[in-house]
Amino acid sequence: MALPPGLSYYDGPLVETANGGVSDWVEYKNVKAYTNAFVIVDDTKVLLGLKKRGFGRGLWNGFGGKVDLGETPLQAAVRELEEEAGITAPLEQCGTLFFAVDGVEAAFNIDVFRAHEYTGTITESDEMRPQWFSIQGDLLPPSKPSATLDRAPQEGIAALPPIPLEQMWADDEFWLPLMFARRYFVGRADFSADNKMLKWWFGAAPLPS
Ligand SMILES: Nc1ncnc2c1[nH]c(=O)n2[C@H]1C[C@H](O)[C@@H](COP(=O)(O)OP(=O)(O)OP(=O)(O)O)O1
Repeated sequence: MALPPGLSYYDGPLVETANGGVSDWVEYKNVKAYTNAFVIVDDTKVLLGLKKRGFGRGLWNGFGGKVDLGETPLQAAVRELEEEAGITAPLEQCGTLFFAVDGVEAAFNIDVFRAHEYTGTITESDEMRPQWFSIQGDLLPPSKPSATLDRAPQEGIAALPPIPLEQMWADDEFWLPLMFARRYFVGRADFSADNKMLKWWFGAAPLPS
């Protein structure tokens, strides 16, 4: 399967899960490394942060930012989660995303991490306002994901708001369900200068037969 430019180094087994948009990928000159981290508890609730400033202001997202010189992506993800939400978590990489924006020289390579537990007190930072959301409806793992929901959701989950997809990056709906289903995913989405999604492709590790 031919992967989009920017992801072609990936050589693990993949099945396509989504694609669409215009015919050509956006051109870029260089690539910057970012991270994005999610804490998912009991497969039923996820911690998101409302971006309070800068790029993506007003959108809910995982916690993350640039990988600093000399850091591994995992080190950067752990640091950003601590800086932005005040917590530490045993993060594991669960996917890779690639974004290009029309007219912007640098594309974003985002290593995505998740953890199923954390330590510390969730704390609002200058950059992010953290909040729990319930994983509901189409975002729930399918009935036979590699890890199934084999227990009743925790009490109180129903009282949480559902994930606010309408106030998140447009690409998130394509890969959040894969992350919640514990399937490794890769994907690319390109955006116009005013943040409209122009073209996208997503793939995931095949389900065990
Ligand atoms: N389209 C899309 N979908 C999902 N997530 C993202 C995007 N574009 C993005 O940039 N992101 C993610 C990647 C990162 O987790 C954040 C952006 O990080 P941010 O903190 O805004 O970056 P900087 O301010 O440049 O970096 P630091 O100063 O925090 O290191 O959004």
